[in-house]
Amino acid sequence: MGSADSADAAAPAGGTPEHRLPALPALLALPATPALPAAAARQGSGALATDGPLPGVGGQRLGLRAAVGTGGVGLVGVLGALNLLDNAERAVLIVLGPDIQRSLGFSDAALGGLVGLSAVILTAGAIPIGLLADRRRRTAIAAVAAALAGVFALLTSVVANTFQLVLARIGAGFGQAAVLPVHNSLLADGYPLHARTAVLTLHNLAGPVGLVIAPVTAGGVAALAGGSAGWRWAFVLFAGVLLLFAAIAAMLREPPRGRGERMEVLGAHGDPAGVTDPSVDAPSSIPLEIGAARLLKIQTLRYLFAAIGALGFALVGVPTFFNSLLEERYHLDALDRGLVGSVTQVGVMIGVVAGARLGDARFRRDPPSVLLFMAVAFAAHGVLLTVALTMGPLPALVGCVTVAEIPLGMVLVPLYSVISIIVPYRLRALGFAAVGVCVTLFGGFLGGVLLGDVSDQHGPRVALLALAGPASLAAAALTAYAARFVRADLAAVVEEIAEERAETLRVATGGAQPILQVRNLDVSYGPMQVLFGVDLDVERGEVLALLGTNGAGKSTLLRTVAGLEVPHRGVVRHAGRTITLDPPERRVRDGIVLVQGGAGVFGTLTVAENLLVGAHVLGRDGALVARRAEEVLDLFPKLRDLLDAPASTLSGGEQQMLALAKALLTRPEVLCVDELSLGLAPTVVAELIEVVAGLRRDGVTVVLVEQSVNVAAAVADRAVFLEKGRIRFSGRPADLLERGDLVRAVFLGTVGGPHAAATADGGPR
Ligand SMILES: Nc1ncnc2c1ncn2[C@@H]1O[C@H](COP(=O)(O)OP(=O)(O)OP(=O)(O)O)[C@@H](O)[C@H]1O
Repeated sequence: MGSADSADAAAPAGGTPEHRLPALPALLALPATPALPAAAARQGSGALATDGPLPGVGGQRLGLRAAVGTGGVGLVGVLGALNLLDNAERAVLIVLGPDIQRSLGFSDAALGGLVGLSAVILTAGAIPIGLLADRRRRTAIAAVAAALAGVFALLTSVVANTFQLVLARIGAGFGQAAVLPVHNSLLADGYPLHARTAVLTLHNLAGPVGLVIAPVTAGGVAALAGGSAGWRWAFVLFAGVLLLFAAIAAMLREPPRGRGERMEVLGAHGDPAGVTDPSVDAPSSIPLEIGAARLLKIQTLRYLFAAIGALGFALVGVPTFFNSLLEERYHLDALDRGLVGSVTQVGVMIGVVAGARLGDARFRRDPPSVLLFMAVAFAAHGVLLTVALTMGPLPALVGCVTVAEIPLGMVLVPLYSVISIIVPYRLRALGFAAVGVCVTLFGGFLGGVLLGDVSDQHGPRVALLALAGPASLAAAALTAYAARFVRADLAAVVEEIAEERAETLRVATGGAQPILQVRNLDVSYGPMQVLFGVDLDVERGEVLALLGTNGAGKSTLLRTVAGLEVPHRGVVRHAGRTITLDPPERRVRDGIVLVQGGAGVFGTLTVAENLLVGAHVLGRDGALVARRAEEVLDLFPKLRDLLDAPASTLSGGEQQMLALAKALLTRPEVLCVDELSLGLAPTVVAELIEVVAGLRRDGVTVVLVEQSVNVAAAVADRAVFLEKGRIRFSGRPADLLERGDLVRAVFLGTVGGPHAAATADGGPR
């Protein structure tokens, strides 16, 4: 929490102490679960400790009936049915593959390609669907996706040739791609945390159940219908049931996002003061690259994704080469291979049930231990599968592979539970979609290519032996490594929710709403952390100067406010709205504009062209652009004579003016300037100070990084001093001048260096 050390944490001049995060007292005042005061106490004592009450830790396991009762049978029932049907429908292709091949006349290789295509579409579709699901009503997306899967299953039943079949399968794949991101995210929000394992178990069981019942159902229907077109009726059957459940899914109620976590952290209802947090269900517009960057900054997830990617070699490659082995060595046809697949799914089902119980107990007791449990299961899967592959007789081979699937199944529910808790709830669907991408794209694709080659040269058994053990062991090692981060990542979840609620309550009880709020901000470049728990409020109309030692993180702070860096912890708010993961262009539209030090103009473009580029956010209204251009040229009259000159020919001061002019064209609400006066002549600096004073009179909020304490004193209402990524001082610039210990640090050894201008204008040495 507070990054300023207590001696230095002066109340901001423009912002009174009550504008600061009311961390401990406010949190303690919340009517909360017994867990919360302890968490709050730890927060108050500094960084949130990681051995405290964490979401999903402690408490009692709920029986299945009680767990389902907490959120109703409807959600898990309908989503489970859809998952079952999707899996079964996909399996029909394998089970009735020979009939379909005969009917449409295509080869074994084409059938294999079709099955592989489904896996790719399932993954590729999950990302856009996940992004959509983090923004829009997920129950509607689940319903539409199921309807799509149903319609394409129906179309599959009437295809006349292979090309039409491929198109139908692509459509069905997209429909089925919603399961991973949308279903899991809905289930996570639809039930309290202590019921999550149970509902995830039910949902995860539905998949293998679908695979097990597919051969019997599809085979039975095809046999009943008879003739060469019998297989078509199997698709008709699944299409009908899918469409029925799609209609039911459309009637499901959308659960509020993050409800489970908020209930756990904030109290029984997650809404202790009857205050609704407007940001919780506000539509988010987090773009893929920012969402992905945020997810990858969560250490536990980063290693888990790597583990899943490694496992993907086994998960995607093994069934493919196992099928080749069954065909080449044991001469099984497609139907028999489908049946073997169903038998091995029984192992997965046993594993899912056992793993859910064992994993849940471990997570409640000690979260890292669940990752170690998963690591052991991954390793066991690799070893058992390797042993199984050495078996000669078919029954021994199938039996041992089935046993090897048990530990794999054991991982599923604990893995999804951990991901559902650690991924920020606003990104949950994308987080689940990423699981599929890691499995299929990295492991699946690369593994397929590499091992196809091994298989061609040495046969499928050697390929499988080369693949299964190492892939699983790598996954085990990475998962075990992830265990060391899980406590801190869970603590960050608690902290984020508690802060969100404290802020909502603060505003609801009359607290002022600063134009800009930065809370608990941590930013890293790769492994190097640059900002540490920075808290900063900027009041509307305030001019704030950020000072500090070289490399203290001033530019990084401004870049994070402008959306150019993604923090790994903490919040940025603009006028009360959380914008932490908003893209930079949206922030510009909303009035937050950054002038970057030394990078504010395009050197090859003329001054006029630079202004036009700056005006692009104003749209195509030529009259408006002309009016605004006149305004900024009135502010910087020198630029009028230079309109046709390339920006690179301008002096440093003129370039800085052009950069400011570009930014001011948009009439920003918050203007951030990195290095306002660095390297500029005193007369130019004086002009810039005048401009900033004018902006203050117009009510523009200005945050500037400044090297000169004197310039800061001349323009700023408040100075904030950063050192090594922490705020060491916040107060009147004049008071900072009194702080020789801090101010000396800035200028030590820089005389005549890059900060010569600061000293030239009389700044302290
Ligand atoms: N893109 C980047 N990749 C890696 N490290 C970076 C990057 N940008 C900045 N850093 C490092 O982060 C630290 C903080 O840099 P930042 O530019 O935010 O500091 P600053 O306070 O603005 O410093 P200065 O006054 O020297 O500009 C520095 O150690 C810097 O080397």
